[in-house]
Amino acid sequence: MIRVAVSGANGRMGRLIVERIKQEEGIETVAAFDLVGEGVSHPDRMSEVLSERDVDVLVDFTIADAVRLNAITAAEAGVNLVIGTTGMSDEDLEAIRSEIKDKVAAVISPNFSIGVNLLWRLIKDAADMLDGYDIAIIEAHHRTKLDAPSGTALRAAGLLQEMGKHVDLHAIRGGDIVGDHTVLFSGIGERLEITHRAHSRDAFVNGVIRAIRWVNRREQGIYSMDDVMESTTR
Ligand SMILES: NC(=O)C1=CN([C@@H]2O[C@H](COP(=O)(O)OP(=O)(O)OC[C@H]3O[C@@H](n4cnc5c(N)ncnc54)[C@H](OP(=O)(O)O)[C@@H]3O)[C@@H](O)[C@H]2O)C=CC1
Ligand SMILES: O=C(O)C1=N[C@H](C(=O)O)C[C@H](O)C1
Repeated sequence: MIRVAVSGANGRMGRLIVERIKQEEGIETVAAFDLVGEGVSHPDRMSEVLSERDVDVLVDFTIADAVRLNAITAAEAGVNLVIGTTGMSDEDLEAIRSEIKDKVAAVISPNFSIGVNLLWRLIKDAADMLDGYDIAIIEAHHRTKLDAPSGTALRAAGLLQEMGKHVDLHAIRGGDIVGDHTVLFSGIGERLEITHRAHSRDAFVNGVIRAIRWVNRREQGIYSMDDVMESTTR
C-alpha cells in the first residue's frame, strides 16, 4: 500500500485527489495538510505528521509561497514527492531542485494531464518545421487562479526559447475555465494552432495518480511527467 499525504487538501485539486485516492487500489491517504478545515493538519506540523504516519509520497497542490518549505520538509523526512504547484520563482524552483534531488525522488510538473505533456512535444516539432513563423501562446483559466501566465504556458515558452524562438504570451482569467492552452504559429497565408483544453480537473488527477504510483520507491532525483509517461502503460 502506498501511503500518501496531500498538501493543499482543501483546495480544488487537493479535494479531488483525496476523493480519487479512495477509489484507487494500492494507495491510501494517511495525512492531509491545509491552513484551515476539518480533518487536516497545519503545515507547521508537517515534519512530525509525515514521520508519525509513515508517509511514502507527499502530493503538493498549494501556493507558490508554500511549496518550497513543504518540499524541503518532505525531503528531509525521506518522503518522495509529486509537485503540481505553479507560480514559483526560478530561484524557488532551483532551490527546491537542488535541496531535494539527492534525498528523494520527485515528479515536478506544471501540468499533469497527458494531453499537455504531448502538446509540449508537438510544439517543438512545429517550431522546427515552421521556421520564421510568429509564435504566441494564449492561455485561459478561472478567475481565481493566482499566477499568470500559467506554469504550462511558461514551460511551453521555455521549450521554444531554448530553440531560439521568440514567443508572445497572453493570459486570460475568467469564470470557471479549467485550463486552455493554444500555441499559435502565424505565417504568411496560413496559421497553425495547437490547442489543449482541460474539460475537468480529472485530466490532472489522472496524471497525479500515475505519478504517485511511479515515484513510489523510485531512486532519488528530479523527474518530469515525460519520465512517468515513458515507463508506464496506464
Ligand atoms: N500541475 C498541474 O497539473 C496543476 C497545477 N495546479 C496548480 O496547483 C496549485 C493549486 O491549485 P488549486 O487547487 O486550484 O488551488 P486552491 O487555491 O483551490 O488550493 C490550494 C490550497 O492550498 C492551501 N494552502 C495554502 N498554503 C498552504 C500550505 N502552506 N500548506 C498546505 N496548504 C496550503 C490553500 O489554503 P487557503 O485557501 O486557506 O489559502 C488552499 O486550500 C496552483 O499553483 C495551480 O496552479 C492546478 C491544477 C493542475
Ligand atoms: O491553476 C490551475 O487551475 C492550473 N494550473 C496549471 C498551470 O498553471 O499551468 C495547470 C492547469 O492549466 C490548471
